[in-house]
Amino acid sequence: MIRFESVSKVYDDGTTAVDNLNLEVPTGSLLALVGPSGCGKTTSLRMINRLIDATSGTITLDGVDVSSTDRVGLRRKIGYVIQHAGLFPHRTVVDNVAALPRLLGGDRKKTRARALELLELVGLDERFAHRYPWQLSGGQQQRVGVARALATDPPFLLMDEPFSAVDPIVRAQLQDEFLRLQGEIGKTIVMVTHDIDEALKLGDQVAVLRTGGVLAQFGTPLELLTRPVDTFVADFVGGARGYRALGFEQLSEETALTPHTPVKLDERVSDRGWVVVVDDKGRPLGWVDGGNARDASAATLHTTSRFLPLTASARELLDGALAGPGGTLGIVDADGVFVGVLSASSVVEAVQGAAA
Ligand SMILES: Nc1ncnc2c1ncn2[C@@H]1O[C@H](COP(=O)(O)OP(=O)(O)OP(=O)(O)O)[C@@H](O)[C@H]1O
Repeated sequence: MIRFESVSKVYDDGTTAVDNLNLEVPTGSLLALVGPSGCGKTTSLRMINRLIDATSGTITLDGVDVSSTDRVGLRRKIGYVIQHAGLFPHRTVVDNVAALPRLLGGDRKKTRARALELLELVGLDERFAHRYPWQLSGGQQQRVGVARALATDPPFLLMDEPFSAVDPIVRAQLQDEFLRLQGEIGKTIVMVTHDIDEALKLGDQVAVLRTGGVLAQFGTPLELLTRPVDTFVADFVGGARGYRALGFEQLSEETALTPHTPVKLDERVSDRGWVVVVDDKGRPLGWVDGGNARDASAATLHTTSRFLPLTASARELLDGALAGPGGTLGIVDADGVFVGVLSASSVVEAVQGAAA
């Protein structure tokens, strides 16, 4: 757990960068700090590992005040990832990752073996280990930065704009990989980003700061999207809030599906509308258009529509239904067996029912 209690930072020239900040980051969760340029995000982050000292207030890590912990001991417990990765240019990738554990007295062979494991964990195989940073793409460098921050297996991780130096496609890929990785490693993380979509995607909690380092709102992505406290937060969160909120909502397990009788491949289709085609185990293969085809065969099968479980987000379900044949989405159970269909209007009704 990371806790900020009434933390402020006033720089020597009188600039108040952070003003009376109170925050709590539960163990194993990710807090995203967002806000306009100069609102004190980086200052807040750097006060955790004491690259910057707070002027007043207390920051604790698992109950221990950081100001009473020596800086070296503190940084052993806190991994740090920055924009452009900040790798040592004259060291190979594997040496970059192994550098800190070596500095802390780790055995050469063991630290290298661990560094290779970490590189694998972030999706870089051994071919990359012996290259120099300049021989990697921006996205690959960021991965090395993450591996390096994990090298001492710290319980806490600070990330300052870790994915912003790469193009949007690589960025989305790194975010997805990072979510998967965090699912495995469960670190307690504070991440700074100026990108609200990144904050909503990666954050368990999001803190929106306003200029002057004042906390505007602290909540889950769903809370920020559905209940912004004022127009500043609403504007910052951006447009299409209601639709984007669906990405964080799920339908109740009891949501009633519309019954639908599927056919098997090579069976006759008597219905004139769209019919789901399943294999011998009841798993969907696609749809067949009963208005055009008499048989469900490989030639008449339409396979572009997704089948989703009811546990998918309301946004995925609605999108699937809107794009699905006849405005419906095929639903599967946890074993991938077809269980019924949902229309777009029934998804919307289920969401409204849950909100009421
Ligand atoms: N060493 C310093 N001395 C004086 N003022 C500073 C110093 N470092 C930062 N500031 C000021 O403190 C405020 C907060 O800066 P900080 O870097 O924390 O903001 P930020 O939200 O991370 O900004 P950005 O998104 O642009 O990186 C800004 O007004 C900045 O100009």
